[in-house]
Amino acid sequence: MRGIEVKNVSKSFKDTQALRNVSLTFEEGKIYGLLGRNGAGKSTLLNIISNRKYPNEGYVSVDGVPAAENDEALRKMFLINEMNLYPESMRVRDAFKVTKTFYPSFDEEYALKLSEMFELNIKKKIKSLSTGYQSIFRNVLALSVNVPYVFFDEPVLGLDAYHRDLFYRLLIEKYSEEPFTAVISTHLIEEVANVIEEVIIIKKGEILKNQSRDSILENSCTVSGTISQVDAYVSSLPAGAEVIGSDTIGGLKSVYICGDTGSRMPEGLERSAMDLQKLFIQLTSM
Ligand SMILES: Nc1ncnc2c1ncn2[C@@H]1O[C@H](COP(=O)(O)OP(=O)(O)OP(=O)(O)O)[C@@H](O)[C@H]1O
Repeated sequence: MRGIEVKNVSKSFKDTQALRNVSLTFEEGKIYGLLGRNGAGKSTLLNIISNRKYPNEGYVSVDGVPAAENDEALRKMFLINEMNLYPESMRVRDAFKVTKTFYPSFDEEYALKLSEMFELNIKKKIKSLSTGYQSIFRNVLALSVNVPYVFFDEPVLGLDAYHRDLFYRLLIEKYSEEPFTAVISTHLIEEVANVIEEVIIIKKGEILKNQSRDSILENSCTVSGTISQVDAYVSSLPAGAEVIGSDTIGGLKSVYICGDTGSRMPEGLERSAMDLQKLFIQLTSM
């Protein structure tokens, strides 16, 4: 089987259960958004996938091979996150060379080109880079490494709007030239909504949604009207529709619905599309 399979993974830290029986598949050549509130378990999941942390239960396999026991499987993956794997006194230019020794597919020339585009000073020591440039450094590595599975944990942390836009553009350009699996864990959902194809929403260590962005959005809506009209509509919804939240302002009410509401829309009620950020907030609010 191609792709990364996460099977029944659980992880606890003392009295905190960070992941509960998580099962997921990351298919080849797709861009995933891993979305969850602070402390939801995103980083723990990515660290377990890339073998930097060990699960209490469950396993991860890469293209059918258990990742934990196999260097070849591990080298098909690259994770960028705040854990800096390079000696802090190392210069950016030297870090590129070191990466090349671990990942022969790393394209140094491309990394140098990206450094110029981001104005990353390759002569600087990694520890002397600003927060934003630490992220840029990691993104340059991840975009140049050319392995099948790349995990970006908060890739735009500290980046200004120009650099965030540049990062997303380069990611899409790279992906269009040669598709790879990119998993982006982020809080900035509005920005990433147009980049990702698949959405994974994690809440308190459990997977709430794992679906394509388009099908999630097609199957969710907002319905607004007077409180009594909306309440009557909600009580007549078919079993496949789930109200995931509501807002009331004055005498008006909006409900947020996932699933099939059927085609009936009573007069006086307004139905509109829900965006990914709104859906995320409603699903993860409690
Ligand atoms: N080394 C650790 N020791 C103790 N608890 C930990 C450790 N690492 C993670 N946790 C806990 O596990 C839970 C999940 O943390 P994790 O960092 O995976 O969340 P996250 O979704 O990446 O959060 P954020 O978006 O805030 O970075 C949290 O409650 C966190 O406090």
